[in-house]
Amino acid sequence: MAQAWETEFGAEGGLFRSLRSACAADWAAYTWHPFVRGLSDGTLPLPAFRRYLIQDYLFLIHFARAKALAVFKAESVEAMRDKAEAIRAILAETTMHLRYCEGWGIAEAEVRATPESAETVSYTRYVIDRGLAGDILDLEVALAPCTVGYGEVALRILADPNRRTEGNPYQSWIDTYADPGYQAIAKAAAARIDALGESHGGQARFAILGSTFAEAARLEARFWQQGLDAAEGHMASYETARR
Ligand SMILES: Cc1ncc(C[n+]2csc(CCO)c2C)c(N)n1
Repeated sequence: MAQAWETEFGAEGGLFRSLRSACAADWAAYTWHPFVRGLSDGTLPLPAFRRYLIQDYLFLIHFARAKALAVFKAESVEAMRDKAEAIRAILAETTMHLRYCEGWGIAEAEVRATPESAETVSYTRYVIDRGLAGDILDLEVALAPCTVGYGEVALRILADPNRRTEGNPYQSWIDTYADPGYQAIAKAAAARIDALGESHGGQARFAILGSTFAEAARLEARFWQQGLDAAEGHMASYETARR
């Protein structure tokens, strides 16, 4: 039987599912990364999560810029409005993110003073570059691993037999993405890819779109990995525990 997350996003035969299955190994390495498993069972070292949270603030800012580019690349005034609304929501999220960081003992000044890591720069600028060089489909395909991937990550955690709910320090993070409101956003992003695939020659462009999608998935995996790398002192025991 198919797992819940396999049938939840995009339509069968649609472009989103084709892109995902064309890079199945990279996709699984991203959506079931050791960082994600650590969130699920609550064993992720705190320094790993803190590092991730700080860089995620910087990520969100550039994600908003990528959505601004999507306003520019949109092909209808309705689509422009939708993207503009997404920018507003993401900018509101940056403020909430700073409060969330404070809850984890990271002062706003520290978040703001932290430079972007190589992982953050490479992922965000890659997405923006795909959008600058191409059309709205190239950009949406580069953005999809972010938006849809986090929806899938949450569903994988919910289905995880090793999941810890009682006293899991990361429950609030999990709740954010398991929330029906967020799941609807992730589904809509996959549906947009399917629709653009139909209207913009997705099959004929599959070689390039597939490489964009796979690259973004790999960059997402490296984004998690930077968290684990920051917790190296804790990692020897963490890795042993994972085996
Ligand atoms: C590295 C990284 N990748 C994806 C997300 C998820 N995300 C980023 S912006 C946004 C709003 C949806 O359009 C969502 C869900 C994240 N936070 N950090």
